[in-house]
Amino acid sequence: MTSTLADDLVVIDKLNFAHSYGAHQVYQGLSLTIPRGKITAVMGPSGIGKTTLLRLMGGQLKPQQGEIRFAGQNIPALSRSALYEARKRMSMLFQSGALFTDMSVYDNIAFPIREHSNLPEEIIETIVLMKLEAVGLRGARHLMPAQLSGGMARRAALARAIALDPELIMYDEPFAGQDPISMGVIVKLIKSLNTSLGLTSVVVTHDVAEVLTIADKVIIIANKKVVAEGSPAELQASADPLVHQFLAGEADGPVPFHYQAPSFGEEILGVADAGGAHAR
Ligand SMILES: Nc1ncnc2c1ncn2[C@@H]1O[C@H](COP(=O)(O)OP(=O)(O)OP(=O)(O)O)[C@@H](O)[C@H]1O
Repeated sequence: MTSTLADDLVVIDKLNFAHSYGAHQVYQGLSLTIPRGKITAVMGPSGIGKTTLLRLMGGQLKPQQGEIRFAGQNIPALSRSALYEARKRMSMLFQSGALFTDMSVYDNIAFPIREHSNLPEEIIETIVLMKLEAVGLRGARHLMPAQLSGGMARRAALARAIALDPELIMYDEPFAGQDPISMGVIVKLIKSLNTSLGLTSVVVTHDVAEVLTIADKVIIIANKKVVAEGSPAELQASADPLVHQFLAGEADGPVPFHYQAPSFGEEILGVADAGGAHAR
């Protein structure tokens, strides 16, 4: 089914991006859509530009060409004040998105609400407790970040990320460094928050098996653009060897394990044609 504008919260069209003039081109003609109210997983080899994509969507980076429409507004073309307003409707949870170490869990969640509103403290308290309840940490509100386990810290950061009721939440490697139980908890939380808060979620991850259990849509990026997209079932049924390599987590395939090099025999023995093909 082709999606219409109304179904999609984010529409990226023919995007070209390099970090600076003359630098390596990260994207060339990237087009994709993020369906509203759903969970979209973005996968691809390391260094392909997944974090960069989230920064482009958040307006922290500007493409050289192309559009990034968020709820109909072209993010790269917005004025500073319009971008500030648009950003309040999005939230990003980066792996490094640490909590403020000198504030309690409660104050960490209250911080963005105090920054962006004039709400009285009683209302802020209700909101903070609701957000902490949603991630199962209401009882941990008086703790300092140093007293939390890694998994609890990730959940507290998640509570802070939803403090302002965003429409879009972008997760960068949310499962990285988590033990299997915490990972399972975070997978469930992403799903339950998406449903209960009516969020649109984008999850950048290498943890294929985990994300496939909750993703409505999967986008695979390689070679500077989208190379495959569809539901987990559609991609699992795909005959494309590249899709298969990603989903099966195979080290070698259309994306080679070895960086391009002369054959091993040639290099070790100094023999010009010792090993046949290059690049493997
Ligand atoms: N600030 C920057 N300036 C210049 N180049 C950068 C900058 N940030 C990232 N890059 C480069 O842009 C490319 C994309 O990086 P990015 O971090 O978005 O990839 P990624 O797909 O998220 O990687 P990983 O899966 O390993 O986290 C890489 O080649 C990286 O070296």
